[in-house]
Amino acid sequence: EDHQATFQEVMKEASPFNFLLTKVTGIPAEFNNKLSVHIKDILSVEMGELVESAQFNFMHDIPWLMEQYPAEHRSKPLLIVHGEERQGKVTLHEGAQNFPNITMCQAKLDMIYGTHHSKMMLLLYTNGLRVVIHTANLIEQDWYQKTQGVWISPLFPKLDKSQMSSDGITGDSITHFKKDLVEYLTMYKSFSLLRWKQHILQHDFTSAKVFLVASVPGRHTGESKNKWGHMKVRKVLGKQGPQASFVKNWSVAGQFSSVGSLGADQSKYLCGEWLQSMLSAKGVGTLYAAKDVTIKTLKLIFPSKENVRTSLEGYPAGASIPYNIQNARKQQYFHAFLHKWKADKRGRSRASPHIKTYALLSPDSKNAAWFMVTSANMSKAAWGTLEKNGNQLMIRSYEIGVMFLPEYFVDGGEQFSLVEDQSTEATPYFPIPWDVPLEPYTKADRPWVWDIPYTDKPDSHGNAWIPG
Ligand SMILES: O=C(O)c1ccc(Nc2c(-c3ccccc3O)nc3ccccn23)cc1C(=O)O
Repeated sequence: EDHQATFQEVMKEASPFNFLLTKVTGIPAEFNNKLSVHIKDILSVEMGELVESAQFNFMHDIPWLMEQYPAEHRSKPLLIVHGEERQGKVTLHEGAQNFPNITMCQAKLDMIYGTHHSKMMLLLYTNGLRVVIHTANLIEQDWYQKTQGVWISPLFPKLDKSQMSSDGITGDSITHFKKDLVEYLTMYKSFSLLRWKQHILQHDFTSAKVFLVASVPGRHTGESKNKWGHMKVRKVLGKQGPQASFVKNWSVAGQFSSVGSLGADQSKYLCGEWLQSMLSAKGVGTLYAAKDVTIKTLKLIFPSKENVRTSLEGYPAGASIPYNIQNARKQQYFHAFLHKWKADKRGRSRASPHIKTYALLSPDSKNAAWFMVTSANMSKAAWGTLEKNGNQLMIRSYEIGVMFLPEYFVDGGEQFSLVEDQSTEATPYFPIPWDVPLEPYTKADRPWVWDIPYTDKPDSHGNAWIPG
């Protein structure tokens, strides 16, 4: 349909998962009318009358961001939560100096090479509070021609005083989303976030059906070891995930836009640690021995050089896919698991992916036992790495995402259907961004690497790629 769907229509259609993609300039209108939003839609007065907001991100173009708020909201208090230091911090503050309503919060980055990667909006309205967890930087190019993911919470109404309790958390959901979000904010140890912690405590989060999966920098031990990163995933799946017997031969799909150094061979981190968490389930033994993992068990989706070259942006899309040749050379085994970016169903095969998503897929790829959208790429810095004989989880960056488990959306639900016309009441359709079945790299395909030149074939704008 070519009519411009109103935001209310989009949100109605998005229920109950509220998982949308950002609008893409240059694709047929129908693909921007279906489960798609622009930042101006998220910040629009249709969402509620804003009192104040907070914008957590890695990159903020403040003048551009202010333009995305409706005029009547541009004077409302805005907290910018960032990880900039030194010159980056100076530049950021310069962008904010003309806006008296802006307060800055610098997230402490105690672990070297860490980033403040979390992308989240906290929106306080006169009639409630909304949380938006997404994957796009607050810069124009991230909302122009890329595939980005957005989870928009239901409107959480204010608790009335009688429901408030002095200790503990009232108004939480069975997924403990509120408690986990409060704990995440507490880890910043920031006065300006104390205010937002209070706002959250005063609202009713019982309608939150997703699990929070977040990372905070540090060396986490004891109970805290399972609160963050891939160990949070291991805990949630082990206690509330699918039955192990049900997902015996299912595969983990990982889709991301950057890759860190994963180690000399797959059995150490990728399959020995990270995958073991993603394959966790209720009951015993879905864990595969790391050495037995094949492309059947682990399917990774990462843009190929051709994906970037033929994308709407051309090679410049690769400036947001910082996989360096030094790491690529060291982990050729990783490339055996790779699949192309393909999203014909959503009209986004040429909209370079900046979204990060993970799922557990049935052998025929027609169903998923869980789905996750997050800021976390495929890196130790983001997901954490076990140390001290597995007693400590070391994480370098702040990350945040949400996980969808079927039984929290449908009583007794065991799986989502990924094929719209094969969905049922018991197996609801989940709008994943990429096409299934996944398409493996051909022998000729290479993963996109951002710091080597490509002069053999011009991109969609007729240009070569010659990095700095
Ligand atoms: O989401 C993503 O895929 C993503 C991945 C990596 C990333 N880091 C990053 C950093 C950097 C700076 C400091 C310390 C570590 C770093 O990695 N420098 C650049 C420069 C260009 C693009 C990305 N850069 C940022 C994002 C993001 O868009 O948030």
